[in-house]
Amino acid sequence: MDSLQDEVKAALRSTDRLKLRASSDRCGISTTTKTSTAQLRRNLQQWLDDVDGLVLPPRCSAVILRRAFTTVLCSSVALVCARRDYAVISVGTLSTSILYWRKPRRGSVERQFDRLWVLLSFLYQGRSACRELGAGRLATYWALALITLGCYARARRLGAAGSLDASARWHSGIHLVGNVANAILYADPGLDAIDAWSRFPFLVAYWAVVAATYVIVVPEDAPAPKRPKRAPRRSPRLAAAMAGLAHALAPTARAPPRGPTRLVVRPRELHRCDSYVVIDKPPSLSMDGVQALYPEAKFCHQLDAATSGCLALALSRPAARRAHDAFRARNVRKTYVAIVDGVIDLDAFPARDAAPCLLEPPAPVSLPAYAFYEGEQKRVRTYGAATPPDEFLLATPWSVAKRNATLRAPFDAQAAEAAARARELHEEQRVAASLGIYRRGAELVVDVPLTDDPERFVVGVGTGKRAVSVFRVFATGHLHGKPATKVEVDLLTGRRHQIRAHLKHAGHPIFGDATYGGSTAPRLMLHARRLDLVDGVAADAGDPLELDDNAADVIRSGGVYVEESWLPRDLALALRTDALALRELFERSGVTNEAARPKLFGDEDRETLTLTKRVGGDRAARAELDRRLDVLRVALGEELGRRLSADEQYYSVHGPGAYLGLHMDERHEAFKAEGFAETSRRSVSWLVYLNEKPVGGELRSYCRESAGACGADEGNLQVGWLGAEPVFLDAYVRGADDEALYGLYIRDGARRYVSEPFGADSASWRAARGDREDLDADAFHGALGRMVDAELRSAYTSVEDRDGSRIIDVAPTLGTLVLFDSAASVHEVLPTLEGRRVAVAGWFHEACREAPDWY
Ligand SMILES: O=C(O)CCC(=O)C(=O)O
Ligand SMILES: [Fe+2]
Repeated sequence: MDSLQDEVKAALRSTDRLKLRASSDRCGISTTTKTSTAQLRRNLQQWLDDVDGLVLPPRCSAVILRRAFTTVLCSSVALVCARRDYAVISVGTLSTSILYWRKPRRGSVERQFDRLWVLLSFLYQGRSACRELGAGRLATYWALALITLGCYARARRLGAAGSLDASARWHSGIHLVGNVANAILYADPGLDAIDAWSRFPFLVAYWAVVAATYVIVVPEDAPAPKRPKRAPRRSPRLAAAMAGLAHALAPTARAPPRGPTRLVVRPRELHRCDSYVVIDKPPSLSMDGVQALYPEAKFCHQLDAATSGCLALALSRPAARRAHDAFRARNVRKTYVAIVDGVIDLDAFPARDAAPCLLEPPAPVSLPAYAFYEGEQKRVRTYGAATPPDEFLLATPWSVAKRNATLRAPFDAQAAEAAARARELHEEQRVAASLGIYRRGAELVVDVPLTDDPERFVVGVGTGKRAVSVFRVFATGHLHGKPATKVEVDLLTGRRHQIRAHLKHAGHPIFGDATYGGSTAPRLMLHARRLDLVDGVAADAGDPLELDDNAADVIRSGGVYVEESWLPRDLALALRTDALALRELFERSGVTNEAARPKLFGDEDRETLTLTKRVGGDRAARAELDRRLDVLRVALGEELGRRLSADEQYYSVHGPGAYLGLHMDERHEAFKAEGFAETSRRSVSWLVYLNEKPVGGELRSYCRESAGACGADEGNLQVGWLGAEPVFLDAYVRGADDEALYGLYIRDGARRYVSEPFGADSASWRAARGDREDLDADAFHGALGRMVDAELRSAYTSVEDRDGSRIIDVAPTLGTLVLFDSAASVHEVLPTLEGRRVAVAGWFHEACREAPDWY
């Protein structure tokens, strides 16, 4: 079967421009329609030169480094054990390997040098082995040495054939087997150079480090644990050293192939027959990687390295031809799923039939004030009239109310807002129409040509090739705390990057798609779910992309759960009207629950009104809100395993410029001033926003990815992080005289304490906090950090530390619900820019930890 190199060579021999272009595509060389034939040839020749000489591509560096590491250890141990000759050989061999890697051109001086060194050291070792080893050991040594040579020969052959991943695997075999052979030589008890006293530690140390290399450095190809309880046991120094070495080794002459490639992954086969195999390509397996795994197969089509899912390979030339013909004739059906930024609002796009007339905007339709008045009457009738104003409203027809300016003012305002929104929507639709984006039933059609440039594909109306994608909204929710939509995609044409570019064009780039401005995600959230090829070949790769729309999961892991339109519009508006009507009862309010820091009340502070049964106003609307909150509280409590009660609720109004500084909603009782200790504490913070128009005033939260459940553990509150592990403060560690001491711990299956127990009066705690009796947040957390065991201290950060956190901003739009853990989330409210920012918010409480019996 032809390798990719043979295909490139054939393309170079021919004068067919299309062939040259196709080969360039397959080699991952970016081209444009303007790239000349000569340039195509030059690029391909360059590729061939590089690949011909390239034995170890940089993407294989991780695996080889792991193996090469044994060589480094081997030489250090030899040095420690006074075998300087072997130490020199080991170091020399490693640098040879590195040279070989960096200057892989055939016939280069470096290569000759490599060969010479390896040959000489091999002869030296062989000679030593013959002199120093007994018969049995000598035979084993030579057997392993020959296997090492075999690995080398095989790595070379595979490298030359273009199977670079496989070549790298065999190369790592050189290090592995070669070092075992060396171990047999070094560990011979008959060696004079090793004193009797050093022999034993030498052996133990050697095997310990070799074993540790394979245990500590978790193999990259090992299946990742579902939810790692803690970060892999990789010493940070080791990781840093390896990363540094990998960086130093990366070839400088040629950019590494796009996207990381892992060795090993043998993809799931979804379909196999005599003519085709359809695989479920994992994300990050490049086309090169697939080719190495299926050297005889021909690609029927391409997937970007970062895209996962159905990829069809033809097992014979006629089958490949049939598939290509079918693709060209658009007889192939490809369905993708993707998760995109933001919530796709189909109404923001014009219906296809309506599109042409949108060029000249007709007058937008909006509701008159009386419609809102009647809507309000209907609402009161539904919820029941609880107050005199409600009864008055029911008894007063619009024909009377419209004559009273004060009465009709709020309804006029609503009508004006609705008209503004209608105009805005119309404008959005008009813009979308000119961008070639239409709604067709429940589908969004993007019919915009794509022009390619060397870096990325840009849409260009009137230029490029026609490209049509059809998107269906599957689900809306959140991903990493950000609003997200899951879409299903049908491709009517198959241009490169079509889905990614079209979604970006529609204003909803794909999560994880840095090239097209998508939000960060661990992978590109694009998956080729289904493929209906020719000859009845069909495959379904399932759907691995999930929105994280489970509120309990988001709260538990320290995120911010956001649900737009949680509250129906009319109820949200009723609450807004209620809050504004109760304005005289509001009071200035800055950050609460801070024991020592002075509250900074000023003109720019927000105003709040604590809602109790005694507060008048629109009780019916608030009762309806409570009913919905109760349903939420019970469901959340069950999923979180917390017994939640509804204890606090308030309205807040922020005028222009008002903001709320950075704070936590709940802190450990050890930090609270006298009198703050209660029987219950804030557990889940909830907010519902009541702003129809944009007002600024985003809620900004600083979140960390948490490996375990955060916030609290067995009633002990979280006070910090050790990497991704929440750290809890236990205030009831039993001292020798039954006194309650403090202790910091992480949850590692069982509790693992990461500090010595310390008492309020212990010398260590006094030393950590200095002379101060009342500590502010920074001093308290600083002192706590100093109590963490010395070797872990550098990895500790306070729960209130924002470094390394992810920022999540939530716009306070009408009806949006926000939930987060009160003890784990650091947040602030940005200044309101215009109008009034109105919210109703509160906390679900849970009981504080009770003192133990012995206390
Ligand atoms: O109004 C908001 O968005 C947040 C309010 C808040 O953080 C609080 O009251 O603790
Ligand atoms: Fe807060």
